[in-house]
Amino acid sequence: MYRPRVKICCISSKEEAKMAIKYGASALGLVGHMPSGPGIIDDALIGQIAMSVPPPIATFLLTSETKVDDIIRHYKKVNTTTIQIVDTIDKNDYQTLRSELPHVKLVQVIHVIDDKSVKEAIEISNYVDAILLDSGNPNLAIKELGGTGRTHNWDLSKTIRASISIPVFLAGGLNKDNIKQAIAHVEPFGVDLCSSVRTNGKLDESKLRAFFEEIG
Ligand SMILES: O=C(O)c1ccccc1N[C@@H]1O[C@H](COP(=O)(O)O)[C@@H](O)[C@H]1O
Repeated sequence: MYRPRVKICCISSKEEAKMAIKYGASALGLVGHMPSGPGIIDDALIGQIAMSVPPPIATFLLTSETKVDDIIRHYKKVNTTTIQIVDTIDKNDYQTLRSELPHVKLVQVIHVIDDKSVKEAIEISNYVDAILLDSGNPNLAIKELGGTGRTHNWDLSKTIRASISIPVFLAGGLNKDNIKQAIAHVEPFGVDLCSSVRTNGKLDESKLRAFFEEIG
């Protein structure tokens, strides 16, 4: 089995960043203000952690902003390599982000719910550098935009991965017990996880080690 890239999300300190890199993470997720979720930290800390991370490790700012000016403002406080947009934005705004932040990679989250998610992913793949397939429900009164610890319908994720030509990250409830099955089924470019490698909100070295041992 091939080994996809691994993104460890919800990094909350420079020490956690170092630990995730030591075990083999290619990318780190830094969660900005969200309506819900376990991984939120403040922007000043995101900036400090991002600055401490050496190349070629990527740093992803997770932003829930939906207006292009607010996304740019958020980004400029933290200076990550990548912006992970976790909510829906206007299609025209991708072009604005490209011209205002030409050196920054754009990743759009698609919450995999039903066939409409497939259509949405295919369309948005024309505007961004990668698609990240996660569990969640942006239609709830308090939006659930990720960090759920739940898996979703991997058949839909597999269809999306096979239908688009840009890299696809798979997220949502991935852990050492289901990761091999997830990779074999969806064949993503990368996998992304938060809850399963934490204990009481902190990155747990033994869980992280066990995950990387399993993935190989
Ligand atoms: O973790 C959060 O707080 C969060 C909040 C809002 C959007 C995304 C969030 N995290 C992302 O969710 C995926 C999946 O998490 P899990 O493994 O199911 O717990 C995680 O990789 C982050 O990218």
